[in-house]
Amino acid sequence: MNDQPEIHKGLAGVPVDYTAVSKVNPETNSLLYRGYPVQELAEKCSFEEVALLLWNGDLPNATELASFVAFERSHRRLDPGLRLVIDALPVSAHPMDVVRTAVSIMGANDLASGTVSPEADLEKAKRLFAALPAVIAYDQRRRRGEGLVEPRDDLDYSQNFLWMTFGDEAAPEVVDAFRVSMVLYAEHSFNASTFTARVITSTLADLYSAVTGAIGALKGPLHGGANEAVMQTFTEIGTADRVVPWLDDALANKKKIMGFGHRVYKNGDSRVPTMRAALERMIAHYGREDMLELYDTLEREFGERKSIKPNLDYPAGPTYHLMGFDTPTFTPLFVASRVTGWTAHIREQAAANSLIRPLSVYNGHDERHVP
Ligand SMILES: CC(=O)SCCNC(=O)CCNC(=O)[C@H](O)C(C)(C)COP(=O)(O)OP(=O)(O)OC[C@H]1O[C@@H](n2cnc3c(N)ncnc32)[C@H](O)[C@@H]1OP(=O)(O)O
Ligand SMILES: O=C([O-])CC(=O)C(=O)O
Repeated sequence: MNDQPEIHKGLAGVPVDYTAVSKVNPETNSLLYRGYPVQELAEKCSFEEVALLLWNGDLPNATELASFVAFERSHRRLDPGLRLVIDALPVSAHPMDVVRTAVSIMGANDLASGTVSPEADLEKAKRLFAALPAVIAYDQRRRRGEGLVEPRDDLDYSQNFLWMTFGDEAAPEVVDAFRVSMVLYAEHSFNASTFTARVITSTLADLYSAVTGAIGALKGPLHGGANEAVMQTFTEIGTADRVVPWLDDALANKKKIMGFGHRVYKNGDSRVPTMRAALERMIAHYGREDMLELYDTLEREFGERKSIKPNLDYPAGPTYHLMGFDTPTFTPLFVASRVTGWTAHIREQAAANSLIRPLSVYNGHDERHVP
């Protein structure tokens, strides 16, 4: 058995390709998008600028940005045919199933779906970027028995997303915290959903197929689904004084504490301080200091027991809750952001493609024969 190749379960620690889209550095707890620290982008850039940076490799100039902003504003409206499809889906379906289906439908309806070229893929990426907020906002509204809110061309991406979801203009602090979350969620190298998108792209399948698959990978609670799971944990615990018995019980039952731990960062997630600061601003805005107490107590008590630090989903979950999003909508919000990173990787994979097809080591039956 000594001549067996070494298996790296979950591809842990295995570099599989180059990327120029982002650099995750666990040693320095840093994250660069195309060379720019994510904290600087979150402080100084709109989400629209960050999307262009991820796709094009450089920050846009004023003309490029204005042109993309105009494009995004003119492609925001929920397509009536797509609305009918969404309405036909049961509200028992998870919102991630709805957004996954919506992307699949958009692909089926796009006459250029099968055209794979850098230009065609960029166009599709921009269309998805512009169209997804209306899908996500409408899906939350229909579940609440509320009607569609038409987009407004005088609002930026984040303002309009909140407008279409809640039907009123969000306070500037809320818009800013939402923008920060979009920037921080946008890209993170070869995470499971991005890798899924790259695997699908490597077969020369179209961009919509790759994004649809990526949404499926993001849904799971070990990845994007953790932002919802964090809120379920908070709801289950209730108040800070109940953290210790809840945690003792969870750990005794070998439960994973959602929103903690990371495959790459072992000493804290580079994005957490920026997202936590945004959460703190929301806590002050909504007067919910009780939530910060619960947040800090769980982080401290779990840290004392296991030395495992929060990941981005930990502050993002309660932030979205305070803004008024229903918990099952949290991971679709991650989709709206990560579609930028996925599509940047899809274009990178397509530009220097090699079919992704690793090896396995067979450990089943020896050869046998049908009697
Ligand atoms: C945006 C994102 O996708 S960030 C990730 C979001 N996911 C979550 O928050 C889900 C909870 N976290 C986890 O499940 C894990 O930390 C992962 C999947 C993110 C990373 O996992 P891996 O790198 O594979 O580490 P692995 O799961 O092997 O954990 C190593 C050890 O730490 C423990 N551990 C890691 N995370 C946690 C956690 N959140 N709660 C309890 N224990 C944990 C494991 O049980 C394991 O312990 P053991 O060695 O005694 O068996
Ligand atoms: O990098 C990962 O494995 C998960 C993650 O944090 C992300 O996708 O943002």
